Amino acid sequence: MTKLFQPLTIKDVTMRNRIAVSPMCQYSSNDGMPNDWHLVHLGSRAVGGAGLVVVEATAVSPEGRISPADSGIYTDDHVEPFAKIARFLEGHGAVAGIQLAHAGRKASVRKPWEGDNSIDSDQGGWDTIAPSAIAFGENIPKVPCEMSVDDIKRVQSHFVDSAKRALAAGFRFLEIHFAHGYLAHEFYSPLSNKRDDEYGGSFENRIRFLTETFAAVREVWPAHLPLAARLSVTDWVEGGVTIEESIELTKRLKSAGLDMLDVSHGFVIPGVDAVPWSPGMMLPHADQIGREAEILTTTSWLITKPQQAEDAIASGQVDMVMLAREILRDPYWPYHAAKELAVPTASEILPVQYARAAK
Ligand SMILES: CCCCN1C=C(C(N)=O)CCC1
Repeated sequence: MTKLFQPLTIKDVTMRNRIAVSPMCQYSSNDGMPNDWHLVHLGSRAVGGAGLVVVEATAVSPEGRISPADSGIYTDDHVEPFAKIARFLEGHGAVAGIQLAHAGRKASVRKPWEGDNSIDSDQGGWDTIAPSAIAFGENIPKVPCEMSVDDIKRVQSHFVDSAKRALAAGFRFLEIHFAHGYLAHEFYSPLSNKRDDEYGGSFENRIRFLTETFAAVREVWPAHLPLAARLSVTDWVEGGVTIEESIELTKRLKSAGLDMLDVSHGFVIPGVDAVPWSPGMMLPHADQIGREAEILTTTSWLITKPQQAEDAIASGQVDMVMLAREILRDPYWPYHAAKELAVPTASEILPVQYARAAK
């Protein structure tokens, strides 16, 4: 029996299959607001058969956006526009998810296709914040302001308020962005966190922002709905976060109510040559963390082929795959995968309006 098309139930939420659309920045919002682009971009992938569609990194405050065009849910006015999207996704058989984020020292940059570099304050940019006043470097030379404990508490309250808005908008899967060199990862990694207070130095201190933020969001996100976290489980370099630390952190988060770990990697400093780019490169990490922390896992990273995805699920390496660029290329990947894997109900994946198109 094909495992990729078996439903997955997390708490009270059942996804029709093990295929998720990874949260992927679109840099197409105005003041954080979703629009027709997001409805079509995300809606078409629900129509294409994904079990879970996760809205891109959505900032918990304006200064938490990567670019001025990033998605955001930092006012109550954002709720209804997102509710329209969540309704469409849910109405077409996908679970609606959203990722909450703060970009930290990697904020205030141009869209990738406009340079991906820091925007000065007199060009529409803003002052950035981070655990330490250390710039990311290369195309992001802007030196962030070191956060005070009051700043930390304020940003954590923004995550809580944004989680409440995501709930109000009808999302049923919530992911907190702890990866890719953004704010939480900047606290976690010794490469970016040089603090000497209770938020820096030891492992206990470096994970404090993450565990406090997670606990505060868990408190307002209903216990019957899945709460996930995307974590860079390794920085790939000496002196960065390690898989061993990440297993311990995952155990702590699980004790605090984490339902699924979205395993990712890197991006806290530029110029890391040691990344072992290869198909399914994070599956072994996900397998190890899932088994040692006894937690559901998912991952992205060069998962492109149906049999590859099927093997990842069937072998127990992950419980769900998060497709990224591959499902940008093909919104109907789930349908095409079902055909390739000879799933008997493949033709039912397409919506009724397309029934005559099913082969
Ligand atoms: C290819 C993903 C790794 C780097 N990036 C991560 C992003 C993210 N939102 O996590 C957006 C920019 C690219």
